[in-house]
Amino acid sequence: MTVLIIGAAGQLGTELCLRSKVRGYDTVAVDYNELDLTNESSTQAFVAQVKPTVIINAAAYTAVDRAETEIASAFAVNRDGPLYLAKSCAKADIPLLHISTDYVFDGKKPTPYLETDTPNPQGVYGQSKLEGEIAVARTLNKYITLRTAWVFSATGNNFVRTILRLAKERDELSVVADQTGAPTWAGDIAEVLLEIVERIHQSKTITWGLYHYTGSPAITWHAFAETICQQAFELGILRKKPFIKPISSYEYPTAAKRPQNSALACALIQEEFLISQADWRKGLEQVLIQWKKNNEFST
Ligand SMILES: NC(=O)C1=CN([C@@H]2O[C@H](COP(=O)(O)OP(=O)(O)OC[C@H]3O[C@@H](n4cnc5c(N)ncnc54)[C@H](OP(=O)(O)O)[C@@H]3O)[C@@H](O)[C@H]2O)C=CC1
Ligand SMILES: Cc1cn([C@H]2C[C@H](O)[C@@H](COP(=O)(O)OP(=O)(O)O[C@H]3O[C@@H](C)C(=O)[C@@H](O)[C@H]3O)O2)c(=O)[nH]c1=O
Ligand SMILES: [Mg+2]
Repeated sequence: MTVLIIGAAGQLGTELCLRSKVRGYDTVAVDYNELDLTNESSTQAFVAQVKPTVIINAAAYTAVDRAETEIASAFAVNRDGPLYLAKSCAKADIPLLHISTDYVFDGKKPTPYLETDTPNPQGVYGQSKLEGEIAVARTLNKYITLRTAWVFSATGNNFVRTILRLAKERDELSVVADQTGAPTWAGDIAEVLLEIVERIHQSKTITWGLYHYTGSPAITWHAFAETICQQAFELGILRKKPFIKPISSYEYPTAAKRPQNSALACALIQEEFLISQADWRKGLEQVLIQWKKNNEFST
């Protein structure tokens, strides 16, 4: 069983490598330095050389606002890269586990989005990720595309890290309270993907296709910031909690428009794989404890 992890140095990639090795799989982990996904011939050659049992694509262009101007880069990594991987998988007759985002939706639906709901991305990042989903689905039969959202982990840049940095610097923060979604710990996504890998390993029947998976419960970015500061305060990472002012998206202009409600319904993955949503507050606590241990954010 050889698991090939692409984008291994990212938030999800890091958690995947750790857990794949713990589970005893032969794990080949590469990031940008070893393999540029946007190069078709080197991607095809690399897959042919490694001969993996399954590929997990955790690589992506994830800078949502920068994507509005770096359009070609976003599409190269988020659309073309997955296409090249899907072609390689088709040739080798192996499955691809791919990751997508809640930002494929416009956010106008008042209730959680189903896999069958029509996407309508509001920005370049969401559009490029949607086109990546489509490329994979068109090229390959044996694929899982897992849409997730609001990912955080102890490594890399994410909302949790940004809020803690700001909370250290200021007494007052302003955070949008009119965008709802579901934070998801990268460790939980990695577990979900490796559950699917285990099924592949055991040659169990798999219903391939598109699935939603996020942490629970859904909240606003404002409420997420409140929880981050509260937990960090309780763990002694913050000496005092800042005042977090709830604002509207209008008061926080960004290059890319974000969806208003991007909560994802996760019943299908529960039905097909018996996978339940994890409480992201537990994942958050693990991340904060790790940062405390490493003396990050200490002043
Ligand atoms: N972050 C989030 O909030 C969310 C993420 N997702 C999706 O989840 C997946 C994982 O995201 P996350 O772990 O946060 O992403 P990160 O940005 O943390 O990691 C992505 C990794 O991909 C690498 N990469 C970029 N371009 C290439 C390339 N051309 N070839 C090879 N590797 C490349 C990056 O390298 P480098 O840093 O050097 O560019 C980075 O190590 C992605 O598909 C993302 O779209 C979905 C919902 C929310
Ligand atoms: C830092 C900050 C952000 N915000 C707002 C801006 C934005 O609307 C929202 C989230 O901010 P960020 O830019 O950190 O998050 P963003 O980059 O939009 O996060 C997204 O990343 C991509 C990769 C995904 O796939 C999505 O699921 C989602 O996680 O919070 C504030 O209102 N105040 C603040 O101080
Ligand atoms: Mg971001």
